[in-house]
Amino acid sequence: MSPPEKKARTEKYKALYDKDFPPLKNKLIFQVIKGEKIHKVPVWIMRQAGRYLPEYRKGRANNEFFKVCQTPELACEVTLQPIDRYGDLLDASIIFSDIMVVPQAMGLVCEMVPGKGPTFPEPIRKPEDLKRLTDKVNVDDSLGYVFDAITLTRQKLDGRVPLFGFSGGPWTLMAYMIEGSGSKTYSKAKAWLYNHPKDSKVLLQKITDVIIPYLVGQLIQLFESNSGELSPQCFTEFVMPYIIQIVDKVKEKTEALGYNIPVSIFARGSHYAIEELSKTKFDIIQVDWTMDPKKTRETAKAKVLQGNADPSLLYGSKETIYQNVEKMIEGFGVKKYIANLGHGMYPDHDPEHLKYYLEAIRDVSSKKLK
Ligand SMILES: O=C(O)CCc1c2[nH]c(c1CC(=O)O)Cc1[nH]c(c(CC(=O)O)c1CCC(=O)O)Cc1[nH]c(c(CC(=O)O)c1CCC(=O)O)Cc1[nH]c(c(CC(=O)O)c1CCC(=O)O)C2
Repeated sequence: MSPPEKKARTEKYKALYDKDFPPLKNKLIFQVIKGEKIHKVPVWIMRQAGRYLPEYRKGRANNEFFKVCQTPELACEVTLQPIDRYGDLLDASIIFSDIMVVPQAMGLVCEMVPGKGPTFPEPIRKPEDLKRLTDKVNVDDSLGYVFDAITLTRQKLDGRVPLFGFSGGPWTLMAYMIEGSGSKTYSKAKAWLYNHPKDSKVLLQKITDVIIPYLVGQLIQLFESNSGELSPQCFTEFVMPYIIQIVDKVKEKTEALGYNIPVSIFARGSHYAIEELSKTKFDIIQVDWTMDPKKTRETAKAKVLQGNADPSLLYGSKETIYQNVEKMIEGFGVKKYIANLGHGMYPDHDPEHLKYYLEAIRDVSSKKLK
């Protein structure tokens, strides 16, 4: 975006920033975190906006993926699609964006290649390549379009549900920046942890320093999607110190402004870390579908847990979905629990089957809460 375009954007959204946000009508997630009485378990879904929705595919046909992310009107329109479609079956929205916007802000080119996903034509390969990263990222300048999209979406939501902001975690972003795309083994990125531990920490800190001022929203989720690739020792050394910095600083910053923003962590695949994570300031722990709800609840008794059905459950019939939701809610319990899937929606999911899942959560949990 050229400087005149940036200035025009800022002018265009100034009035929106100055206007009060509509009061929230659905506070279920906040009530769960405070331990207040609820009438049903709240639910939202990772990747609830996206390719499985025909309305998204129609709009996306004319617009490149990152153009949608970078154009607040388009990002807002797509974010609202599942909220408009499923109405009060959903209890939160999540801003339409991607974790790759942070590496882009740090000066790396990342393109969405059809059939391949996010791709970095010139990834970081050697420690000397760290010099190619922007020295001090001005987050307002480089990621202001996400802030504009969040502001516009909060106005357009009109308080129907709260809005999640999100970021990839430092290790997950480092892994993509080194691999240049998704990978089966993440061996190039993991080789860095063993061969260049000091440089790895320099990179992880640089990413952390961008994430902290970037994370805004009424709720926040940090995705350490690649953490399950790591040994428990590497998780303790290369993930924990950075995600703790993020949650502590985001809390400190927002509390100073008079807000209490719940922060959720998704350390996908890191079963061994649940107990350690339950001792941090994260308010919510997202759980993937390979973890048993009852055992996870026993490990993290006091924490709000979120999750966790296998996304493939949505290929099942209405009855199968209902029966699995019954078991999931039995395991987690109806208190300190936010329903979600164990990972995001798949492009070939039938939107009608997501509706069965959301209805089952409403029906099963509201009966138990009566
Ligand atoms: O619903 C919303 O409003 C936000 C949806 C969202 C998108 N990306 C992410 C989110 C947040 C969420 O999950 O709710 C976050 C995200 N992007 C990537 C990852 C890492 C990963 O998948 O390993 C994450 C964290 C969450 C997670 O673990 O899933 C990286 C990524 N981004 C895209 C792809 C390709 C793909 O086909 O999905 C990948 C994976 C790369 C790899 O490892 O191979 C592109 C992408 N991001 C979003 C969409 C929309 C959608 O899901 O349909 C897409 C597809 C782009 C398209 O239209 O072609 C949105």
